[in-house]
Amino acid sequence: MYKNFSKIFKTSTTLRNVNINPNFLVPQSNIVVSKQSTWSRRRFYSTNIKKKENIDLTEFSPERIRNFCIIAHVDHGKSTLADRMLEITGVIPENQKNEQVLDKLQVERERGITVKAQSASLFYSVDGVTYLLNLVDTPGHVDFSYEVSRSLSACQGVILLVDANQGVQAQTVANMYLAIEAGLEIIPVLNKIDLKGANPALVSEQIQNLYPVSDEEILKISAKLGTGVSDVLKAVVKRIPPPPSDPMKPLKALVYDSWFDKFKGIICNIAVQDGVLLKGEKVTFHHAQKHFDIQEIGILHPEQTPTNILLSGQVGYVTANVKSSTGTLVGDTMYHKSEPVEPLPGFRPAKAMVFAGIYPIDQSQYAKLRESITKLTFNDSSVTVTQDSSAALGPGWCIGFLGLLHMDVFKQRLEQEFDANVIITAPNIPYKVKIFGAKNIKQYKGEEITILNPSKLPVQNIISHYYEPMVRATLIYPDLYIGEIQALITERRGNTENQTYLDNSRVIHKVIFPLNEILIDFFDALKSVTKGYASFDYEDHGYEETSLSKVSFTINDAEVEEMTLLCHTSKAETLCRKICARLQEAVPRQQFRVQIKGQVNQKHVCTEIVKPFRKDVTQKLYGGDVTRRNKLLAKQVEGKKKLRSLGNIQVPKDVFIKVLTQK
Ligand SMILES: Nc1nc2c(ncn2[C@@H]2O[C@H](COP(=O)(O)OP(=O)(O)OP(=O)(O)O)[C@@H](O)[C@H]2O)c(=O)[nH]1
Repeated sequence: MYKNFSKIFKTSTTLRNVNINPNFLVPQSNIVVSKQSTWSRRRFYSTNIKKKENIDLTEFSPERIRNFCIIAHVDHGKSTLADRMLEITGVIPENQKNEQVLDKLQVERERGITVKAQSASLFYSVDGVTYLLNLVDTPGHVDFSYEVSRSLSACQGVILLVDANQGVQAQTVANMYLAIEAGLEIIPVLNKIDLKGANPALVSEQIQNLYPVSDEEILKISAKLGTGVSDVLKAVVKRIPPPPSDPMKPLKALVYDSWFDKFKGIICNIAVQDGVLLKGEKVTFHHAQKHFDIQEIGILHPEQTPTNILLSGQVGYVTANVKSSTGTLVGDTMYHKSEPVEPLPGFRPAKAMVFAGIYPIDQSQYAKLRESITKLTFNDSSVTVTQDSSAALGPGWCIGFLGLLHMDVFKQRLEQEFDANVIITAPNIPYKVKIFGAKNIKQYKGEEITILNPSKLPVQNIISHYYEPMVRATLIYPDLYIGEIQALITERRGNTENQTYLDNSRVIHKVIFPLNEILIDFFDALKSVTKGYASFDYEDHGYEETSLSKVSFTINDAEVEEMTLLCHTSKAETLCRKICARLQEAVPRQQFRVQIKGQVNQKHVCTEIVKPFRKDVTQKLYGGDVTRRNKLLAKQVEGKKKLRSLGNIQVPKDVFIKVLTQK
């Protein structure tokens, strides 16, 4: 509770210009509510959402705030647990069929996965004291791990949710280490104990092998049925520390997420570390060096609910009429314009694992697509965007993603949320090459260059070394399959780094792989050799020297730049033949013969033919002179020649992706 409010507000230099609801300045006397009043409080907040009345945040000093994330492997029940928490705290009615309420995006609903971390503020009473809980539901898939690591920065603790049927999986381990690195309190929770196959004792043992925690400290719940969820909320209050915030210090807030709203401009999610922020105040974003007036400020409950104020330790949103041209704000520090402070560390930039070109189908849509990509990147700060151009597709962008699912979701969001119609080229990974005597070759500033687009590989006789990106993968599987997994690792050029047991039958295996070998179909191969009992996660592991070959294709003698790729020399010829055959299936039949050729390092390897349609140009003739018929056929041949010379091949827009990512 803020006892000396007037003192705090005196530190807020711009306060005098702001018209504040006087209630904010008067700390309420009924902060400690009796147990009996919990229910009515819940009702109060539940009706509050509908009416969007003011919520008095001045009641909640840091000791009464808990900021936490739910982290887990894919499908272990994070969003379901979030639903139950929203119900118990009265944010959503209990009697409705609530399913993954925080998965708000169309793509999330359609795919049944979380791709975007979502925050929600809840009010919950324990022992007669009401707490403000800020919950972040995070994605489980490795391609969205940047969402997890950013969300952790706004929290002091995590709920590590583990499916009591499946046990600890690769992303459980990866996310747990993220939380340990961030120094957060971990509350392990076993979910799905209602399932017949659940084995809480074994899974509890697996967790204890990873992290020093006693069995009593591991909670056992069913998020689906609601069993034990109140205990989780109580544990959040009791075990997660309050934010280490100081209301007396000048304002310092971390922007940990953002999105674009067509009416309000950019909306930022902020975690206020120190000080107090009020509606109408002038703020500066440290790195962007931009100044704005706060227009709206509030909490996500889970919808935007204006509160006119956010105090130290609290998490909420602000709008300030920030235009899309401002550039990214995620990771930036916000402070009062008149009181600059040392910025917070921000975030390590996301490291793109794959790159693909994105082009408008119709070049007249270029400016609109540029705007859409910019707006989407406010909500997905893990992509890297650079301008690019292709001979066939015109100007576009080369975009870096964290994986293929991320790439697919980004494209789907562009289409669904921005009505964009795009061509996306095949994904490439960032190789590096070293150039002979690079200092003498003007266009190369350094001697090592990164190749994001294989068609732009320098001529090979000036390349002295090739390097490929590596990953450290974590595989978790029953020891029954050790032999099959070893064979798969060898086939994919992997090297075992470490292999231990998670319990008495499950192996946790660390392997260094070339990224190229695991990017496309590795997980499917893994699932197939282990009958679905394996899980897999990976992280960046730098570069290693390798031997690469360039595989390229021509269609009717015109090079298809978008299909050019680099791969390990030992696999180049087989891959070239495979892709050439897939191309033959993917290119629709034309009115003329289409010849597809595959080359490795410019040497011809294979040819495939797509047979032409033969349109019956003589159909309309009923008998008559044979010379008339021949004349029509000759005219058809001439027409076809013209088309062929133009290389005029119409291919479906997703042909590049289909051909190169097919299993
Ligand atoms: N039987 C049972 N099923 C559950 C329980 N909790 C979640 N589920 C089911 O598990 C599936 C995945 O649940 P989600 O809540 O979407 O899992 P998630 O971890 O949020 O998934 P991602 O965000 O995509 O990683 C859904 O079909 C849920 O209904 C539980 O306690 N018991």
